[in-house]
Amino acid sequence: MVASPSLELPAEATVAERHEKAPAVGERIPVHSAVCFGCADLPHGLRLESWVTDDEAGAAAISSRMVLREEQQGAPGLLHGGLLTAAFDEVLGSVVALVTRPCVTARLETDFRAPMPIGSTLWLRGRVDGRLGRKLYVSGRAHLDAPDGPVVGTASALFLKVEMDHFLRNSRPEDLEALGVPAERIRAARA
Ligand SMILES: CCCCCCCCCCCCCC(=O)SCCNC(=O)CCNC(=O)[C@H](O)C(C)(C)COP(=O)(O)OP(=O)(O)OC[C@H]1O[C@@H](n2cnc3c(N)ncnc32)[C@H](O)[C@@H]1OP(=O)(O)O
Repeated sequence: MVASPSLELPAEATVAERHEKAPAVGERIPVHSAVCFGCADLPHGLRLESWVTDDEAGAAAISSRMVLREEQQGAPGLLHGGLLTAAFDEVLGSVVALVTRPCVTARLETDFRAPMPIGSTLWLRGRVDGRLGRKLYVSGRAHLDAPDGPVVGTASALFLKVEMDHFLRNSRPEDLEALGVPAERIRAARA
């Protein structure tokens, strides 16, 4: 098995502030795509809602909310663990996007600290702990039923800044064209 490099914040990493054009503290973070499993208002989606929050050190930070629904069970009456990881992917991806775009998840670790009953609400937080070149080191926490409720999960992740070509080469051409990307541009990226 290939060992993954560490998620530990390197000493040379710098504070990652919000981009000047990013939403301000208190503002809602817009849905980033109408088909996103994490943030769009889809029947089968997580339907996370997120807001920009303040951070003592001036780093990019957000708060998010997710109501746990019947169809999200793993063990009876409890949230499927993979959905907490998916929720962290969305929250941490959204906080990274306040700093720079586009980025993709390279590595994401979740610690499951307590069961999450269906019908409760998760309050999640995400913060960009530092940046070093293309690498953005982020962390998150999930609280049960209140923004300062018991911690039920924590996460650490590494996101990498990529070029638009990443999507031009890898997304389905029909989805890119539906977004208005010209077919020649897609062909050129794949040549
Ligand atoms: C026009 C089109 C519209 C598009 C709309 C946009 C919407 C956007 C919506 C976006 C929502 C999207 C959100 C989602 O849903 S993202 C969905 C899930 N993520 C992915 O699909 C990403 C898949 N992976 C890749 O594409 C590549 O592996 C990436 C791009 C991540 C790296 O491949 P690349 O060739 O670029 O990089 P590199 O291999 O030279 O490595 C560079 C450095 O990084 C370090 N490293 C790498 N991997 C790991 C790891 N696992 N752990 C720790 N470290 C790792 C590596 O050691 C090296 O370090 P160093 O040696 O430099 O120190």
